[in-house]
Amino acid sequence: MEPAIRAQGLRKTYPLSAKQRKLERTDQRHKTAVENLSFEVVKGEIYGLLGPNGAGKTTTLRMLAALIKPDSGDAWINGASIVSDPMGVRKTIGFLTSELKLEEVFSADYLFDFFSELHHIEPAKRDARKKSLFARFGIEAFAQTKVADLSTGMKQKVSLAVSVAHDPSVIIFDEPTNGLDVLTAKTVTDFLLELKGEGKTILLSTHIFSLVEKVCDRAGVIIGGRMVANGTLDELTGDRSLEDAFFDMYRMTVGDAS
Ligand SMILES: Nc1ncnc2c1ncn2[C@@H]1O[C@H](COP(=O)(O)OP(=O)(O)OP(=O)(O)O)[C@@H](O)[C@H]1O
Repeated sequence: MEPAIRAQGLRKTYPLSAKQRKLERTDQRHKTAVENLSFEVVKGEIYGLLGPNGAGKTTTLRMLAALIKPDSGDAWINGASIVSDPMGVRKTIGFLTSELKLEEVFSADYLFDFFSELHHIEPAKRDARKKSLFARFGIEAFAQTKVADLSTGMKQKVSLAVSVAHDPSVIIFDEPTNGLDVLTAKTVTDFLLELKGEGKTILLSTHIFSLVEKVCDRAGVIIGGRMVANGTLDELTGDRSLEDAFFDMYRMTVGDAS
């Protein structure tokens, strides 16, 4: 069976400005954010990309969501190539990040309709989906409130609802619980498990071990832009905790963490 996500040899470099070269204490004109990254996500599973800050997680997810192009390599989401069919990729995925970027002057109701229209969802289907998602997240009472006037938790719930307005079969989620209070973080993790229950495929990035342990079927450890391990949690950890296994991998890849 074709995996829902297949990444093959992804590579991405960024040009470094003089200021960035100084900050990074390097003479190199380019920073390699992701190097020769390959992995697969099976239909219906939750796969976690686990890595420290700057490991290349966001860059990887942005390539897979067809927001930026790889320098080389390719990836296929439900068979659509991120290089040759980015529109096909965008149709089939929902992309979400905990860095909220909802337009603050609009209401949840307006934003949901706007994104549904972008995805050519018929009004009757849109309204039924909006009703169920707004009920799921307790958004109904705030549906007409400007985003600017919502609490951080409610903003995140609106982001969640809007990002799955088109009922995507693959959901790509960058740092789903970063910066959220414990209650909102729980809403997010519960929702991820619900989506999995509906047969959706989920790829998330995180640096939080407990999130991987709680929701992921398999995970890939990414350090310095490279995949250093990939497998089920048992395969990754053996008889250690995920945290201990990660620090062993970190030590072997870059040396002592402290
Ligand atoms: N636009 C850019 N220009 C230059 N370097 C960049 C750019 N974006 C990211 N980088 C660098 O590429 C590397 C990978 O960054 P990326 O954001 O993908 O990592 P990450 O694992 O998501 O980390 P974080 O959790 O800190 O966001 C980092 O060293 C980062 O500084």
